[in-house]
Amino acid sequence: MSERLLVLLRHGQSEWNLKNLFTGWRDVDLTEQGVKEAKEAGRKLKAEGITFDIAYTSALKRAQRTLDLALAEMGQTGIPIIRDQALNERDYGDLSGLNKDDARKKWGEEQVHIWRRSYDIAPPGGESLRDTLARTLPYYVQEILPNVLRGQRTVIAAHGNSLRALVMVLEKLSPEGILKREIATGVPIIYRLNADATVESIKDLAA
Ligand SMILES: O=C(O)[C@@H](CO)OP(=O)(O)O
Repeated sequence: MSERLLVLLRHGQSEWNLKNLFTGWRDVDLTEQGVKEAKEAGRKLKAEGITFDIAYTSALKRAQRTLDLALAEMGQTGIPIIRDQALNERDYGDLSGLNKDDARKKWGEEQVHIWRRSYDIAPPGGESLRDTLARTLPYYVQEILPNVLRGQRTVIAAHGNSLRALVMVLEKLSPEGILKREIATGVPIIYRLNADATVESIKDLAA
């Protein structure tokens, strides 16, 4: 029986993660630490004996570089890589580029927390998590899942909130449940799926 393997990988630390800025669709690079995390993710996956047939990533370079670095550590640079903006980070709208502490001073702790972690309240000019899910989920169901179900071992390298949207669906979390779920940079989450696309097992490769 072929394996129905799906690995989710959030990009390594980005320059704006380090500077504590809202990032969203801004195309910033990895820090040195982020490069290390991406390579470490590849080493961990290799140590698990995992190989991939296909990879998906966003249109943003922090996720693309994370994928490239991880695949290089695994000796897997030859596999097809599909890039699509459906997997981009949640668009932070007018908050993009602002410092998260400055935003708290300006709008208050509670309002900023609502923008960052509520399910359906969008930051000004940006997307809520529900809006993000409305583009990542159809892409997952139509483009990615059919490949996983026919045995293509798959990795998705993407972002905190675009992956949170997928985790919500995979792990059947409520809007309240997903808000508490933080996805660490550079830590692969390994899912094995049943034939009906439900999750058979989850393994989080946090150190
Ligand atoms: O700035 C962003 O785009 C995201 C991910 O880094 O931040 P947050 O954790 O606030 O959703």
